[in-house]
Amino acid sequence: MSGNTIGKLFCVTSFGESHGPAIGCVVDGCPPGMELSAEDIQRDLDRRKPGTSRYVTQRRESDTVEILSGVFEGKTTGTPIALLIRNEDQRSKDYSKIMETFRPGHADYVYWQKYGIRDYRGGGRSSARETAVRVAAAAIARKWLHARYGVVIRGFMAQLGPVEIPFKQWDAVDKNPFFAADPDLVPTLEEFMDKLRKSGDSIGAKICVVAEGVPAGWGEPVYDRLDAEIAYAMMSINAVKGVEIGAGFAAVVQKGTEHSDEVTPEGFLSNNAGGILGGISSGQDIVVNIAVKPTSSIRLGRRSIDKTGEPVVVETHGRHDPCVGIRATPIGEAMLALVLMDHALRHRAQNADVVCATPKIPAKAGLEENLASGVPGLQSFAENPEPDEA
Ligand SMILES: Cc1cc2nc3c(=O)[nH]c(=O)nc-3n(C[C@H](O)[C@H](O)[C@H](O)COP(=O)(O)O)c2cc1C
Repeated sequence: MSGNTIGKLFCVTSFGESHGPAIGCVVDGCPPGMELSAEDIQRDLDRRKPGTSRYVTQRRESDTVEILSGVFEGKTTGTPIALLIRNEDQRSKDYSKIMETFRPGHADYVYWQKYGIRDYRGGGRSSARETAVRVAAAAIARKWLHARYGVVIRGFMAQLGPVEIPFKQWDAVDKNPFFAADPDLVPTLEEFMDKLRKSGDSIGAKICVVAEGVPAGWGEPVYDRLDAEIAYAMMSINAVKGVEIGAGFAAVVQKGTEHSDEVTPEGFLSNNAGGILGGISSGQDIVVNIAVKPTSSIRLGRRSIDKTGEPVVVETHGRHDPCVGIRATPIGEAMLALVLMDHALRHRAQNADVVCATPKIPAKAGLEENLASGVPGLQSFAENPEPDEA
């Protein structure tokens, strides 16, 4: 295995480079009989595609998906589903300069050391262009998870550089180019990004992704813990440098009385666990935050070396995302969907006959209020039984 496949029962293998003729993937293990059309997948791809605002790369790709196999008369057949997206707007000459040098912060140097050959055009395989096919594959997972279990997976940008973007309302997220859940902050974000673009620099971001409706019991207790596999999947996204589940690093300063989520017959009283206990879903919302680093390809000169080891100053021109986090929200949602789909199938395979006499603790209401508290999933209902309308 050379690391191009994710999942055990719902397996996605991707292929393709940024400036090759196409990118694509094979999705193996989708249950048969689910209605599936290219439109189901296109919706999600359109949320990720480049060139949709002045705050992202101006590369123009329609990201039109073709389903090549695994669907017959509009339904999945249980056989591998091959998805193809043709690259349309490669501009490889922009990259001739980095053929001989290594961009600081990018994958150029390590690909060269590892393989001794690299397709430098547009970053080749290291480009986040590859993430389009993850979003396409995950659209299938999302449809099945929703139809079968009512699972809903959503995300938003929680921070852009120094600007915190507290959660306000889900319906704002798809109405601005940042995936911000607070429409009032959009002008601030625009101003910040306009200044940044002019300066030639780039910036990091934090994305929050949430899965609602996941039943208790998905996951594994040891190496393949649900939280471990979510972290693995999130860290597999280009430029992701950190993953937190629930309280995450805030747990360091919490006391046991603050962190552990008390249980009542009506539901959990808080969600510091982020919906996962012992590597297994608890039935609460799964709350994941990811840290996305600033774009490495910037116009400002940075010291590096060339292929002969001589010092150079690298300036990267061409079309780049000044904040790669801006387009990362649909990708984070996709990776969470792929992991949950895989674990749903694995749980069914082993535990479909398990009968548990204890009633399932109802999933508490109030996710939106918790998110609105500014620390996703952390605020205890007991402390704040009637949160303000945010
Ligand atoms: C949606 C998205 C878009 C990206 N666009 C760019 C880009 O335009 N320029 C760039 O240098 N890096 C971009 N990246 C990040 C690089 O792909 C990534 O930093 C590089 O592969 C090195 O890998 P690493 O950051 O994971 O170590 C993007 C990442 C994502 C998630």
